[in-house]
Amino acid sequence: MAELYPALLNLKNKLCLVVGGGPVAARKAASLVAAGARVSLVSPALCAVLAESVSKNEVLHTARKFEESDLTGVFLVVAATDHPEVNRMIGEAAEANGILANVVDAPEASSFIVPSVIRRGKLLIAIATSAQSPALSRRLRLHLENEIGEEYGELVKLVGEVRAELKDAGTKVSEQTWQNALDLDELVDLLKDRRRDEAKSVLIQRLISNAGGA
Ligand SMILES: C[C@@]1(CC(=O)O)c2cc3[nH]c(cc4nc(cc5[nH]c(cc(n2)[C@H]1CCC(=O)O)[C@@](C)(CC(=O)O)[C@@H]5CCC(=O)O)C(CC(=O)O)=C4CCC(=O)O)c(CCC(=O)O)c3CC(=O)O
Ligand SMILES: NC(=O)C1=CN([C@@H]2O[C@H](COP(=O)(O)OP(=O)(O)OC[C@H]3O[C@@H](n4cnc5c(N)ncnc54)[C@H](O)[C@@H]3O)[C@@H](O)[C@H]2O)C=CC1
Repeated sequence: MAELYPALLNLKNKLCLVVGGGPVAARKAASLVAAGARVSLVSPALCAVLAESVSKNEVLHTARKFEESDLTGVFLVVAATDHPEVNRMIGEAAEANGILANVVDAPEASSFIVPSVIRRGKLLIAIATSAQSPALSRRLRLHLENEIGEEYGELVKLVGEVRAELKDAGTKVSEQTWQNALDLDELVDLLKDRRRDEAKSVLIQRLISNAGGA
């Protein structure tokens, strides 16, 4: 099988459909809501978590079985019923209509799969096993969560700020200078100690003194 192509989708205000009302549908619906999508969900029954999302108007619920017309106007669909043949049929109908589809029990019938995710502010780390072992993706996420603390979110903010300031000042920084200046251990330790100003000046100093050079 060819490699999967990693991409981060901008789902703001996009219509996304979840089919099914169990815990798996609930997990996928929650991440779609968090991404700013308009989420509709079709299922005869709802688990408690989904019932709450519906009562909060985060998810628009239609209480019946899936019908093909539910795909009209949809950007992305998650097929998460407990009927493999229904899920597969949704995947095929989506494919025929150019709609992105995640079929939760059939990676080979999906146009995308969902990774385990670690977020620290604007930093996003996605972990996947190309569908070999979701349990391993989860385990690796838990392992990496211990290594990557909240200060990494601060780090992204700080470096983004410095990058924008240098850009505004018209200062060009080479790829190699960036790599040499980004001493993760040092910057992360400073941020952990809440010495943000120091971290910022250390970084700027390195970028400017090496600007243009190695
Ligand atoms: C292909 C994929 C499609 C997709 O859903 O996008 C898929 C498919 C399937 N999952 C199954 C089972 C489980 N899934 C989980 C958990 C997660 N599954 C997620 C993603 C993916 N699951 C995609 C591949 C990602 C990759 O490449 O690794 C995560 C990462 C993200 C998320 O869902 O949000 C989330 C962890 C989030 C976190 O905590 O970090 C657990 C573990 C648990 O819940 O503890 C189990 C039980 C243990 C096990 O089986 O490993 C089954 C068998 C169903 C059955 O037996 O009936 C299938 C079907 C099949 O494999 O054929
Ligand atoms: N990708 C993943 O991460 C995982 C996938 N799975 C797979 O996901 C499937 C769903 O898991 P759960 O949420 O635990 O199942 P569940 O059995 O709790 O929920 C299934 C839901 O689908 C609804 N449903 C059934 N037929 C329908 C139809 N024709 N149209 C609309 N909705 C319909 C039911 O009313 C129910 O709400 C499992 O069968 C399993 O194979 C399981 C674990 C993880």
